[in-house]
Amino acid sequence: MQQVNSVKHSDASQVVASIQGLNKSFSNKQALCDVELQIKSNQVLAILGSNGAGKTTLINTLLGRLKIDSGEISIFSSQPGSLAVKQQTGAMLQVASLPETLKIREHIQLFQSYYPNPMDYQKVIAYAGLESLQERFSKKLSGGEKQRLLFALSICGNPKLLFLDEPSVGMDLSARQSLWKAIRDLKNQGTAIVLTTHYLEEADSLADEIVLLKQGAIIQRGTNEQIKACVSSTTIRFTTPSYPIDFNSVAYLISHDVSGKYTAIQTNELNQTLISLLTKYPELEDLSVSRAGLEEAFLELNKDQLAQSKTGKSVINKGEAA
Ligand SMILES: Nc1ncnc2c1ncn2[C@@H]1O[C@H](COP(=O)(O)OP(=O)(O)OP(=O)(O)O)[C@@H](O)[C@H]1O
Repeated sequence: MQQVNSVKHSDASQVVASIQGLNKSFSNKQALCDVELQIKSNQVLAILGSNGAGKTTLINTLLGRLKIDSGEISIFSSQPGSLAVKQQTGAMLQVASLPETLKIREHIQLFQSYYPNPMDYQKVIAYAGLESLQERFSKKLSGGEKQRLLFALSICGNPKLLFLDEPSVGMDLSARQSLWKAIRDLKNQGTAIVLTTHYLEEADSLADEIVLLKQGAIIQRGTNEQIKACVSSTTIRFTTPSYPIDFNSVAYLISHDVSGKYTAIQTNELNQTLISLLTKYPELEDLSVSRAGLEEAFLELNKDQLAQSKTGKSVINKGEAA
């Protein structure tokens, strides 16, 4: 099993939600399998996984929208779905319908009225980048603009816990960057944020902790750097002079790929490979070295889990990250 060190949380962070032994099935399909998790203030927790991994199901159980089969969920020391939790929680979900006869301003004011301590109207508008669209009816919004409105509605209540289920889908680059800035700001003010996304650069940029779900089970957790470090390979790229490289003579080579004069080799012993390569071929040009990114780690960890599950060995890391 690949182990990841404990995630170090800032002193200011506190546990706002605790999930233990959570199981949820639909008919014969186990959507969540023994999930153990803590959600903390001043943190962005990114939940990653392929389609059908269980991300939305997990969020729906935490919102009290789905009944769980077994396990325990405590949010602000209360049950999911209770009034005390709802008043402190915001959610931007994948499936959401809005009354089309309301303007953006009216939607926001209506949502503000649901909460005892709503966020200032201008602040909501600014966070969501809706300054120029306040008098627009929601039926006239583009896909990306609708996403911005849904984000605005999710923060109307000044949430201490905010669920964002694939929030940047359909947003252009500028809207996405504004959303990221808003998420960072809210986190710095103490909000606990749970984010699901298929954009790994989004998780890489925002998350303090990443949890990787596969077939409803947590297969890995840690900081971005810890997750990336699970994949030990490094890629060395270079261009070659006219003579061919004898790859058998390169130490600790995992694989190589040659395309014309461009060569990429993978190693898990960077120094040894570089020494053996440059000793024999000192004339190599355009040499560059790159570590595995979150995308490579995501693919590798998903593959690992599949391979090991075929041998009957579990790679599920139940150790708490905090
Ligand atoms: N209401 C439901 N009835 C039956 N099966 C369901 C239901 N909701 C989810 N599932 C199944 O549970 C599994 C987890 O689904 P879930 O929507 O949580 O995945 P996800 O990780 O959010 O996927 P995606 O990235 O595609 O949004 C899937 O196999 C899905 O088909």
